[in-house]
Amino acid sequence: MTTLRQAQGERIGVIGAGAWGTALAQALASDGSEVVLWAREPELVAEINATHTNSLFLPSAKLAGSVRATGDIAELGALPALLAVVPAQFLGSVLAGLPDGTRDLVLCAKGIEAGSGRLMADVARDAAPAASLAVLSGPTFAHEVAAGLPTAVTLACAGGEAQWARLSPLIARPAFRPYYSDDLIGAEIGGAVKNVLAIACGVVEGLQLGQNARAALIARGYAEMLRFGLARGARAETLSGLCGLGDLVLTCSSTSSRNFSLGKALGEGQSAAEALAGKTSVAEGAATAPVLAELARAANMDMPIVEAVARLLAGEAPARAVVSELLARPLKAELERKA
Ligand SMILES: NC(=O)c1ccc[n+]([C@@H]2O[C@H](COP(=O)([O-])OP(=O)(O)OC[C@H]3O[C@@H](n4cnc5c(N)ncnc54)[C@H](O)[C@@H]3O)[C@@H](O)[C@H]2O)c1
Ligand SMILES: O=P(O)(O)OC[C@H](O)CO
Repeated sequence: MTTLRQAQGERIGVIGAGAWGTALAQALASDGSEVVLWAREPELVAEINATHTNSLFLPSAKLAGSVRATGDIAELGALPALLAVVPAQFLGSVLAGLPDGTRDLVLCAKGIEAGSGRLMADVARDAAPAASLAVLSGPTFAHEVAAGLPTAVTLACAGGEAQWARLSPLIARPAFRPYYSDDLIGAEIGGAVKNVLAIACGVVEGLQLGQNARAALIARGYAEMLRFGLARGARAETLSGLCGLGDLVLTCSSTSSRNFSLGKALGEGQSAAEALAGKTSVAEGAATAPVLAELARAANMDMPIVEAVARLLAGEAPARAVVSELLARPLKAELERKA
């Protein structure tokens, strides 16, 4: 039955039925394409197939009938292209359940693996060695994408233009517009670092420090993203694009961002444990901040905003004290000094 359906039209699968996986499945299905969506939660598989809703992770969305959910990840093994949309900390364990194969694997999580410090492409290279990797990232609130509102993303293809030629027709839709890149590292670092900076901007909101402070944080946060990215081999133009600055501006401006909302709660005096208690949704910056701060320290790199977020999340100091420490740092030149 499954084989027959796939032979008839299913060419793309989505791994992970959180808010983003569900929204991407809906965007892909918006032209009638058949999409297979793997959900970890059996009750969600049943709900999506019966009522075309996802009350757990994206209650606002009504899904097309051509989105079919499955709880068996092996079913996706025969598809030529898969989008991996589980949170960063689970990517390795989830991909381990996928039969290995020569397919396009598009990485959509925004984070760095705790413990190993690996970017998602490094995790995927180990877990799915035969796959051709790509990274999809950009300013993309899931509920807007699911509602069909216009959205643009970076689609960075390790396989260059040949892979883009395979993937772009599968992914592009009238309201969902990918832009080509071959800079996977830049696309990954933009998304991972902006989540940490969004927490910082939320703190500014929670402490009611004003719009000037928020704009300063975005600009100085971007300088940290650039510093880290360039040291890792990312291109500056990638980081100034959709997946870097574009996403940073989005997530630093709205309580629709879970990372921004987490920071706001911290600024209002909650601990990280209190702010995250009982949440089924993920704020990736909470897991990425400590490992990013550690990577920066190990490289002797100055990332004071990231460091401040990591300290705050660890409960090392209250929000107002962390901000005071940031402001008390020695004055310095705005531009990086060339070596
Ligand atoms: N939501 C958005 O607007 C959005 C947009 C762009 C990118 N992203 C990124 O997409 C990724 C997924 O986020 P989301 O918003 O879809 O998640 P979500 O917060 O909506 O849902 C949490 C997800 O985690 C999964 N999960 C929980 N425990 C797990 C485990 N032990 N093993 C495997 N999976 C587990 C759940 O099944 C669910 O799919 C994140 O990296 C996020 O940064 C999200
Ligand atoms: O809700 P957030 O903070 O995970 O942000 C969602 C997306 O990454 C925005 O592009």
